[in-house]
Amino acid sequence: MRTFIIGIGGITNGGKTTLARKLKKAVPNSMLLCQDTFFKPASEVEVGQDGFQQYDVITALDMEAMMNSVYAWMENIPDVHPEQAFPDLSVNKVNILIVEGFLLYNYRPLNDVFNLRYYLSIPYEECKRRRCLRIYDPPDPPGNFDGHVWPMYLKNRKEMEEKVSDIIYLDGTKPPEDLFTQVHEEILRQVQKLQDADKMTPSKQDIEKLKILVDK
Ligand SMILES: Nc1ncnc2c1ncn2[C@@H]1O[C@H](COP(=O)(O)OP(=O)(O)OP(=O)(O)O)[C@@H](O)[C@H]1O
Ligand SMILES: NC(=O)c1ccc[n+]([C@@H]2O[C@H](CO)[C@@H](O)[C@H]2O)c1
Repeated sequence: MRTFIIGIGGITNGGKTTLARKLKKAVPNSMLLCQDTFFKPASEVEVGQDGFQQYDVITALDMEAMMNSVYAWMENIPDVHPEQAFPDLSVNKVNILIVEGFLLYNYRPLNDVFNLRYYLSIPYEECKRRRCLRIYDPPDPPGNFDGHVWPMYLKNRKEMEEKVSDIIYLDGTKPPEDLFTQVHEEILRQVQKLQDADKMTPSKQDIEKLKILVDK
């Protein structure tokens, strides 16, 4: 039994949700976890020195609850049935978790669980254009993009780049199909590698089953 956890991180409106949903549909045995569902209620998001509610910082999110969801997924994935493990003596099912969000690599416990880290970027103008078409809950107050969202993006990104090195950067202005193909192919390649490795090293479970067969 194997798990494989992929981060689809990136700038606000970089296309994370679009890409992550397509991957979830295309990748067998995959689940999708979205960081945006862990925002604290508005009453708990403080107003900062910039005069805006601090939505674009890690403390706006209930990261403990998010980690509990990740751990619950790890613990609840179904066990492999013996008939699945045989006849090739490999436990070859890989369970995949796709995590999508704008602050995946700035929080150590979450950053640590990823096997593969992606980060979608788009330039300032495109980001502002896409963001202005969206309505959040609560909606962005006037001046929020330049006064809070963009400066916090720059700050968070700098911190991430200083701490985390193995991130694959994606150009979010590329066509969605191209982004999907690139990431999908890499996931399949890495999952295949895991399965091949499993075939060469029987798991403890397999060895126990072999012993039972030999004893018979
Ligand atoms: N590759 C792309 N090229 C052009 N537009 C895109 C692309 N991917 C997504 N979009 C558009 O950009 C907007 C934001 O996309 P999406 O919701 O996927 O981004 P996001 O990164 O999840 O945003 P956020 O998490 O900040 O809400 C949507 O209007 C979507 O249609
Ligand atoms: N989902 C929310 O509760 C919420 C509320 C206000 C603002 N946001 C924005 O979501 C983006 C991340 O996807 C951040 O840039 C937040 O500003 C989310």
